[in-house]
Amino acid sequence: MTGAPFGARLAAAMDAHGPLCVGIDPHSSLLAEWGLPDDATGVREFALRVLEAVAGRVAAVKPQAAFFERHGSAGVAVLEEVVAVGRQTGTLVVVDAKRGDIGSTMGAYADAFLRDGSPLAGDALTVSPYLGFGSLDPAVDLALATGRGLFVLCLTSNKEGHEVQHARTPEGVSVAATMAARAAEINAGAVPLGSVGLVVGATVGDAAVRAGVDLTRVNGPLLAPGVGAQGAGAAELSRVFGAARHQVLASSSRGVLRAGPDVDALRAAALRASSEAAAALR
Ligand SMILES: O=c1ccn([C@@H]2O[C@H](COP(=O)(O)O)[C@@H](O)[C@H]2O)c(=O)[nH]1
Repeated sequence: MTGAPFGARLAAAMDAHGPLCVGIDPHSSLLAEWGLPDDATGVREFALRVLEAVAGRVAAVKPQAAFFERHGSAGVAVLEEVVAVGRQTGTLVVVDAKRGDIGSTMGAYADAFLRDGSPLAGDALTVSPYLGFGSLDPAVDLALATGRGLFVLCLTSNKEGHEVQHARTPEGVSVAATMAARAAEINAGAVPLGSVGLVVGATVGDAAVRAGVDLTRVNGPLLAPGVGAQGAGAAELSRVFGAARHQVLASSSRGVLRAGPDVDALRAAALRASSEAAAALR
């Protein structure tokens, strides 16, 4: 058990540090720009440097599992270390692994990423509901039991997402709205925020309106990737989230990471992005 529920811990972290999550995405191109080798030792140096720059200064960090996994078991060991160091600093760690599978296998993913004592368990995990929201039940149950959180893909920041997320059920409800409604049911009554959040890209324009998703009813955090390198900024954050803006955790990876490898420069870039997000979402 990690103490208070994730939704409450995230709300407190955003009050204290602003609504920014810094993505830890050690792309091979960034490793090269930082003068680091494209192997697990380079990824370790990169990730620990980001933590040194931003831990205790932003609400959350989000290691992207893919960039660790591409280096095999040595990379996964680095991800474990990053999760541990991040959590020791008190900065919330959202593991962006986007897991999703049939329920019986989802139970194993939940064990890996959400069980107390698991080396890959941060404070929250991104999950994909596109095998049906109910397939996530083992993750929902374990997250709530251990004080962790989930971010369920709803309206993703990429241009292809609408093929699935805007599709309509026979009743005429969009898939995205169905996912949002299921998260809202779980979060009902939670104060200040529930622990089952949604991923809604800062790049999606009026997609929530078109898909009939009422973000204000989710009563959970909204992780908003797409800030920085994907082109979204303050104007997009205010436009996309409107009345739901107080629930938003804006996320930027390359937009901050390109300021490296200097720790002070990274920190300054993160603080600038955090202030801009705070002003947009005030
Ligand atoms: O809809 C989504 C869901 C997740 N992501 C992830 O966020 C970061 C974005 O990186 P940038 O460098 O800031 O573009 C990356 O890890 C994605 O996998 C997303 O972009 N969109």
